[in-house]
Amino acid sequence: MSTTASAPFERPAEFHVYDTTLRDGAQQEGLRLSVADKLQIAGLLDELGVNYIEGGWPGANPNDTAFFAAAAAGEVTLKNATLTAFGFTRRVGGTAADDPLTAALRDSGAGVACVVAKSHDQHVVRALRTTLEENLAMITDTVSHLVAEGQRVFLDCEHFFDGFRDNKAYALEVVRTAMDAGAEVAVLCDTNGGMLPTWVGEIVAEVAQATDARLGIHAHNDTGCAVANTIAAVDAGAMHVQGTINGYGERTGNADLVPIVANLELKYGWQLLPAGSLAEATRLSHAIAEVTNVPPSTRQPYVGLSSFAHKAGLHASAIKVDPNLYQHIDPELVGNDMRMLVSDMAGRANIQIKGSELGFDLSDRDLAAKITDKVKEREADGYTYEGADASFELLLRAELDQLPEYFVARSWRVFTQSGTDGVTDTEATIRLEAGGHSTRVVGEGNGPVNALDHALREALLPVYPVVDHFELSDYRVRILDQGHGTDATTRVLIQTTNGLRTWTTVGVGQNVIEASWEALSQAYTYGLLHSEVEPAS
Ligand SMILES: CC(=O)SCCNC(=O)CCNC(=O)[C@H](O)C(C)(C)COP(=O)(O)OP(=O)(O)OC[C@H]1O[C@@H](n2cnc3c(N)ncnc32)[C@H](O)[C@@H]1OP(=O)(O)O
Ligand SMILES: CC(=O)C(=O)O
Repeated sequence: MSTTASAPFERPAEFHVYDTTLRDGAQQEGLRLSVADKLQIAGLLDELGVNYIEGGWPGANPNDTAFFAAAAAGEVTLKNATLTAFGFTRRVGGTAADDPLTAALRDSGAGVACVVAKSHDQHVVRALRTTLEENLAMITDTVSHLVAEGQRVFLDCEHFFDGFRDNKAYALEVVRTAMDAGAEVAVLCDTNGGMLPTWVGEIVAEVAQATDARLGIHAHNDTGCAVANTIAAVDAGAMHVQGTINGYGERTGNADLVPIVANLELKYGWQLLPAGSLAEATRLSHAIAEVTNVPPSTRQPYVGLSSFAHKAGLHASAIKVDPNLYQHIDPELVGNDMRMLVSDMAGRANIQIKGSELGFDLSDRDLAAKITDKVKEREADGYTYEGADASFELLLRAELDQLPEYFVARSWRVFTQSGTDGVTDTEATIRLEAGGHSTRVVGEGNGPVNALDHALREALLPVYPVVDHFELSDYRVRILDQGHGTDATTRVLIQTTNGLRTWTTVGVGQNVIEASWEALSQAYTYGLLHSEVEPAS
């Protein structure tokens, strides 16, 4: 673990954490944010404590224009952040004062305008189809107009790194022109995301030497180096970092802002967010993922579900001595948790730690070894416990002779019939004993698992009314021995919720309904166990 401060130099007196989730993040394929989504995310970003929130591009589309109007009308209150509006330099041959998109920036109500300008000579000539001089005039005119109108301005230098390699003098001229016109920061953009950290470091250092500009960095992740490139730029003198939550963005995304900030706070020892905010990062990153409706990657640095999950037996045995032996930071610093996984890669230590998390004393080496062997044996048969904690607890309790018997299923049968009207009906019949009574219940459903679920619920309700709150929230089937066709072994994972707790159980069988029944009956058993219901005798 290396949470100690080891910055190569002091934190710059002024440092900006600039979030562009609502603008560049929204350029991600498949991501669509309504005005209400944007307002909600802006509130969450402000809670994280970033300094600037780029809200979008006013005037470019009705949604972004409406977002700035709503923000100006007080529909979101920012305590920490300054709202920033994004736009480009005035059109070729026009004037900033008469340019409708410059007007939209100016009238957006945002305290800061972030203006994107071409800084690669080839883009000026080929994409903008104008002269290098006119591009500089567009920068001067736009920046000075907005500054004169009372707005602070940052300049995003588009394609800066590629431009610097192609025509260094011109790229530097763009930076100087922006500064002379009154821009506060020249943000060097790796627009195509093709840079590597050493290249970024060298170029940022050269720009810092050649100009007196305050520099920022905006990196895309096409080489998988966006966060590293950002840190390299900071090491070379950048005092402004741009990124998005969860790395959303065009193509492969932008630099993920949380690891950038966490690295600078926890590795360099720089305070960037308000005290205590970093410990909210996991919650806020997941809350934003809820709004974007993009499932968060479990392997995201710092905030992922798996960021501090330990599967290998060797890791667990050392973690038993000290968790920090296999963790680079204390997960609590970013609001995350250590998790112990149980699988065929487990050793005794995984089982002991997991058991103790569940409240069981497995310090007896032989007992822990016996349960470890059982887990490995079951995993070899196709079960998986790392994603089915509830089934692991039931296995553990069975081995410890601590599994209450809530019901005994004597038999079940499923019958599916397709009618001439094209409607398929499914009926499940279950015979079971619970609370000293034998019952036979028929359930109907739109498929075999649904019918079995209805039948089991009906059979248990008179004895255990609490099952009325159980609801199947997810059902996943996986073929284990691919190539076997329809006689392959299948694994079924069922997720159940009672509104307060969610649990996952696993079943395995050559018959998918048999596997489903196993997972389903375990789901009810686990739910009853944790509803603190006594088994009816
Ligand atoms: C690197 C980045 O991610 S920057 C952010 C990119 N984001 C977006 O493009 C999303 C929002 N964009 C839009 O809604 C539209 O593109 C608009 C409203 C900005 C412009 O739309 P249109 O007027 O229809 O133009 P279109 O998108 O086809 O082309 C862009 C025009 O801007 C010009 N342009 C490009 N960059 C700049 C710049 N920095 N300054 C001024 N003009 C520019 C182009 O040369 C082109 O000019 P043309 O109309 O004479 O051909
Ligand atoms: C400005 C911007 O988004 C880019 O250059 O990538």
